[in-house]
Amino acid sequence: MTLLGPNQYGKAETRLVRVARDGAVHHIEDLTVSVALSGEMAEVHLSGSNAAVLPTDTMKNTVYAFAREHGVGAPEAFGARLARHFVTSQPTIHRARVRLAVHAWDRIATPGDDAHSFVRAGRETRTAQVTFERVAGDSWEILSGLTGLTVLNSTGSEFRGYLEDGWTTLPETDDRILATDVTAVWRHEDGEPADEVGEWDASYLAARTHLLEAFAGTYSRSLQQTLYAMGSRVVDQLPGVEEIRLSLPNKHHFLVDLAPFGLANEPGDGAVYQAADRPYGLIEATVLRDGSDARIPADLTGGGLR
Ligand SMILES: O=c1[nH]c(=O)c2[nH]c(=O)[nH]c2[nH]1
Repeated sequence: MTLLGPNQYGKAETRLVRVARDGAVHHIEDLTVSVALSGEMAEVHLSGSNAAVLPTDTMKNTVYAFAREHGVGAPEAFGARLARHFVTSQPTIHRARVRLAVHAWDRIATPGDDAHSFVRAGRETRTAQVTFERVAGDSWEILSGLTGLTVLNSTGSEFRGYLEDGWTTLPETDDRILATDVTAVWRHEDGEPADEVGEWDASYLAARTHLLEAFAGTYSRSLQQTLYAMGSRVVDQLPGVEEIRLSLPNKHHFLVDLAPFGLANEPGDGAVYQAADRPYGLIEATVLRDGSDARIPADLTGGGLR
């Protein structure tokens, strides 16, 4: 005897590029959009009837058609438009989750008035996830985030006073490099999402700036302490943000032992480090507004929103 458990289906990673032309000046929007729907899906699994199923191919078409008809704009607003559409247009669909990743392009400066050349901007990616559910009333969950934001402090970081057992060899340090690739996801307060692209963009840029300023401005006794400073800065400064989850790999930089060559190599001017890519410490936590629930799933920052 078996039962169907929780399920969802959809079109994953639709790649969408939209080019707006303002005369010779072009603007590019480049996103990856994943749609996951759920609702009255027992029959398709149990008897094979597709009567309640909106094809995933249709979801892909809808993403492209909405981009053509209404534009894209902020990922939160585009995701909300799509999520609302799937749930309100099909009685068998009760819940839609739309994940979006925005791939940034910078302009290549060219002589003359033409502006249609771009260079992909690093690995930093803005992300969003919008979930709209219509069961007993409407419920929205809007998550914003970023991944691949690589930052480094060349001093102002120490790590000492930790537990030691028979396996501990790490020397204490009061001056080290602190570097990480920030993955962050923050949740907005409940309620109908704003359609206002400018509001989402301003809120995103403010969160990003607070993360960077807190990273740079915190004298760090551990990456855990830095994480908390970054997260609490965002929650303190953005009134509509209820929680933020951060995943911070500790990109270790080890002072190279150059004593065999008669060279001192201490923290200070001219110090030489080995940038190790793995293994890495992985520091993860949620920072919450007092009175809020921790709802951002842990696996979302572990590579989920991409
Ligand atoms: O900031 C750090 N936190 C740790 O928990 C840790 N553990 C370790 O070996 N180095 C570091 N650094």
